[in-house]
Amino acid sequence: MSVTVRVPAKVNVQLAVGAARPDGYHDLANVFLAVGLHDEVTATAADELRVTCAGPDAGQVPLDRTNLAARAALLLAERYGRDADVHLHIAKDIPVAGGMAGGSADGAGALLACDTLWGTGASREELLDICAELGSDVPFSLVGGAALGTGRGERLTELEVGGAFHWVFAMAARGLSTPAVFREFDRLGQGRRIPEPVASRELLDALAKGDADALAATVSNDLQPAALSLFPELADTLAAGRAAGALASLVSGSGPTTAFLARDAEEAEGIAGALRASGTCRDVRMASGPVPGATVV
Ligand SMILES: C[C@](O)(CO)[C@H](O)COP(=O)(O)OP(=O)(O)OC[C@H]1O[C@@H](n2ccc(N)nc2=O)[C@H](O)[C@@H]1O
Ligand SMILES: Nc1ncnc2c1ncn2[C@@H]1O[C@H](COP(=O)(O)OP(=O)(O)OP(=O)(O)O)[C@@H](O)[C@H]1O
Repeated sequence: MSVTVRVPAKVNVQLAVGAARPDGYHDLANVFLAVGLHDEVTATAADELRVTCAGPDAGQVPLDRTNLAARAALLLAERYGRDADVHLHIAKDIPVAGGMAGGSADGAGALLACDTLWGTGASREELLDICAELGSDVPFSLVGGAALGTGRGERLTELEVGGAFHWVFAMAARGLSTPAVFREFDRLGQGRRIPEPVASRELLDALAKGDADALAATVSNDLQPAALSLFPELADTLAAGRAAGALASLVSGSGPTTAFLARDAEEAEGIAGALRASGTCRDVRMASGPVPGATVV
């Protein structure tokens, strides 16, 4: 028997980052939006834990027990006193090390797939606890839609969204390490007072109204200067998207994927074409959001 779970990528429409905490993490006001780029995780009963992966970026995905999907299966099995005897296959469409929570999606997907396959019957709260143990972005991958993440991003408040937002994503030629981007944020902020991260009221209103122009006026990412410092060529991609008429251009999370907000699907097509022609990125994809979180298919 097999269970397949589909899990979306995310874009951070606001990422406010506080000062480094004693544990090395940063407090965030992290407004997540789930968008229609998906990985699928299939769990099948097997003699022992095994991970396989297919897709254009599959070569960059670890297949050992450091894979977030394997870690999710191991944590769930440990809680329920059973073996993690499962084959996890990841059909990968979310860019790897792209700032779109690809690994987190696979962690949440594997957790829900194993829970269903094994008939564990874990509560939503238990699953969210395991997600938070796996990584700061993983709870959102389970929940999807739109949410405000506080703490290190794992404490979620779901948000109302009044309509679909249309995005274009430009994938970069190489990845960026999330810890390296946070370290660069710390380095750039040395000697400066870093304010407490707070969600923008205007931004939450724009989401609630489904108003793309208002959202474009309020999107922000405190990690963008750090991502640009480590990957200066991203400035060319951002400029190409702006020149093509994007309402807003920003780095997605810790990058290096860049995100461009369009007024509608037709304008998104135009921006995608211009970005492809600009030669400033490896690949271009369109996706709208919000979309549901991890779902058994
Ligand atoms: C940049 C974002 O993607 C925005 O959504 C997330 O904050 C990162 O989430 P993630 O990849 O799930 O990150 P984790 O696996 O929890 O942490 C990886 C590393 O990122 C840094 N990190 C992460 C989250 C956070 N609030 N503060 C941090 O400083 C830490 O160095 C940590 O060791
Ligand atoms: N299932 C997985 N898929 C991809 N990478 C994984 C997975 N499990 C572990 N990793 C490791 O995690 C690293 C970061 O990959 P990931 O695709 O999650 O980055 P990201 O999308 O930038 O994350 P985030 O947006 O949550 O910060 C990879 O370089 C890889 O070594």
